[in-house]
Amino acid sequence: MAGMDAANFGPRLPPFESEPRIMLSAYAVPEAFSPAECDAIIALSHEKDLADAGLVGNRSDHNLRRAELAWLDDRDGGGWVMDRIMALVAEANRAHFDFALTEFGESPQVARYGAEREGHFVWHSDIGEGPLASRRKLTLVVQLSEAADYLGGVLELQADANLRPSDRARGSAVLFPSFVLHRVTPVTQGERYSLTTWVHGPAFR
Ligand SMILES: O=C(O)CCC(=O)C(=O)O
Ligand SMILES: [Fe+2]
Repeated sequence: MAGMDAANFGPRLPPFESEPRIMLSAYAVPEAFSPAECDAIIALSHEKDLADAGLVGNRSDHNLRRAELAWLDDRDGGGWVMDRIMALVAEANRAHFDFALTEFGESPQVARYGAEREGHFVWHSDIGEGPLASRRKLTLVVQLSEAADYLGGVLELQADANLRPSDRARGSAVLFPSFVLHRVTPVTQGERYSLTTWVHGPAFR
């Protein structure tokens, strides 16, 4: 049969390097948002009081996560952010992941990690229990703060044997499969804001 190698069981594939489209590693987008847009997203988050992440979903363990959260669906005038996120996800999925994705089932989330209580998030996967968290497939995180405005607060990913820090540049985005382990190291000076969105879909296969 055309394309089949008689000595093997499957079709003959090109070398791995020539097929960079399908990857389980992270995908970085420099300058996904402008500094003015980052400011606008932070301002949106402060239209109402931020919520304490430790209290969300009755999880009160501040040792796991110490941050304050805002959900953009709960703020007026955030529609343009979702439009931009959808375009970013479409491009990343076309260029890199090729996942079956069906919806944005959860609101984009702005998180603030402040030095006053060493804001952080320990190693975790974003896949959890329940109808939404169990269907998370892609996670997108945007750096909203100027890198010089805080110390610590590094978003680290462990997609393979190596631990990789994400780009700290303001406005840069990183997308990764939601099962990939990641953490935010404690902020020891200043404050860091991030924007996180999840994309949902059917089971991996
Ligand atoms: O703030 C970040 O950089 C990551 C946030 C995160 O991992 C999450 O909300 O699940
Ligand atoms: Fe996460």
